Amino acid sequence: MNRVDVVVVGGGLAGLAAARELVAAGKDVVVLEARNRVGGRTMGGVLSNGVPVEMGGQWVGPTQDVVLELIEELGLETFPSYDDGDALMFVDGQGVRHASPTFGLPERTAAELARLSGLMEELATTVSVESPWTTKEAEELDRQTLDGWLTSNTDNDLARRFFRVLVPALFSAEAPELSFLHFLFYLKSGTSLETLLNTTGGAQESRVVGGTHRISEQMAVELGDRVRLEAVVRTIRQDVDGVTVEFEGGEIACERVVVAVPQTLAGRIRYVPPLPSARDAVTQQMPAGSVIKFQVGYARPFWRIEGLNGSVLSLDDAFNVVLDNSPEDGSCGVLVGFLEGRHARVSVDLSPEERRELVVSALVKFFGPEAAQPFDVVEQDWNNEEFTRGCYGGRLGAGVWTQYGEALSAPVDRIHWAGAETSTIWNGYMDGAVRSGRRAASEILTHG
Ligand SMILES: Cc1cc2nc3c(=O)[nH]c(=O)nc-3n(C[C@H](O)[C@H](O)[C@H](O)COP(=O)(O)OP(=O)(O)OC[C@H]3O[C@@H](n4cnc5c(N)ncnc54)[C@H](O)[C@@H]3O)c2cc1C
Repeated sequence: MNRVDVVVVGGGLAGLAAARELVAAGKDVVVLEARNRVGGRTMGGVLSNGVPVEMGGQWVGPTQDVVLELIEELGLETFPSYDDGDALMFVDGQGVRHASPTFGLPERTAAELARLSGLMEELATTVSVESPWTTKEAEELDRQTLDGWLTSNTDNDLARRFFRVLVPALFSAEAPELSFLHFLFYLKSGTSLETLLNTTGGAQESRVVGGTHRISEQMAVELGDRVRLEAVVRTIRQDVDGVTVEFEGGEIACERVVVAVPQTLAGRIRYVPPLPSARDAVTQQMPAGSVIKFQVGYARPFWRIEGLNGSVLSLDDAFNVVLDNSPEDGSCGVLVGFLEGRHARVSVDLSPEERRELVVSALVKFFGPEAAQPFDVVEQDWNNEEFTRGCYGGRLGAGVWTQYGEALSAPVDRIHWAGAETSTIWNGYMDGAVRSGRRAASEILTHG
């Protein structure tokens, strides 16, 4: 049997970042990746005119310093997302153009949203991102769902509806599915609500030339034949002498292992001896959200001529979040949008043609008749992916942080945990994935 220092399970950003650090420190490493490609939740797609589009994670922005530095180090480039002009808000059948943080909502609702966001930000400052369960008032914050908190803290229906659309846009899950503590943790982990939501100055500020999957591909090129594709890990056995990782096609012995897969999938691996019950519970209690992502290609970015930046938020429609995703040179128009949370769950039962009709008719409503003639519509349903099983990432429901949080990234003897969901900074994002891989690598390196 082969023997190496470290086996990394999962060739997404977290696993590859861990492997890269370990190799740089002189360790003998193998990465076992289940798919026939690296990159996991980042994935390249292409429209019928040859323009590359991102089918998974795509934007990077300020304070995501680690992934931004990595992109540069790997010789890749970023370009700004298109953000010139007005955005659109649809509510109760009315479309409103706006260029303000009030989202074009009526003054009273806008003031209420500002009050609620302020309260959330204030509470988020009290959260410990390193150990949310130690936050003052952790029990109280974790006892409530985000939806429960909204219900208790505002009687403004429109403000509640706004957040009930915004939350799936951030988590691909619904407000009742999230612990309020988890929501506050996520705000602080991603700097602030404003940073999470904004294009310019926020998490949607920039894109990677050619697509974000290139970050993983570049790391895999560096790692060479240390990366093995189509190697589905099934069992991890450990004892005092070391670890044996069994995968479809073989087994490898090692000193330590990094498991860098989404939590629910980590729970589908067999561990011998079994994981401590709290660590296993984490794999059961951190489900991913639901999202189907669409890239819709047009001959030209016609909305720009009208002075629109392509951003839409609709409180009325299933396809309710849209942004301009045209190539940097504007040689064609691309709109990216999502079916998220319950809308994604319902839409999986439609045929691809019916989903296309749903998406295109929403775009016609938002942008007018020219939107009826896309030259291509591509979609990616992340829940149907065997080695992802939902996106954008894992979330914690009420009571989970305070009961099981400590087990999320604490090593279990020779097993170390990575993945975007284990990061304290930019949890759930590409930046967080890279940080988590580096953290797992440094845990191993401190053991010598
Ligand atoms: C539609 C969508 C939009 C997003 N938008 C953004 C965005 O704009 N900005 C942003 O920063 N983030 C975004 N994200 C989130 C971001 O893509 C993820 O946080 C990040 O890519 C996760 O990386 P990871 O390495 O932790 O996990 P993954 O990418 O899930 O990697 C895990 C790897 O493990 C492999 N694997 C699973 N099981 C096994 C097994 N048993 N054996 C071997 N290998 C296994 C998988 O195939 C996969 O390659 C988005 C995600 C999606 C899906």
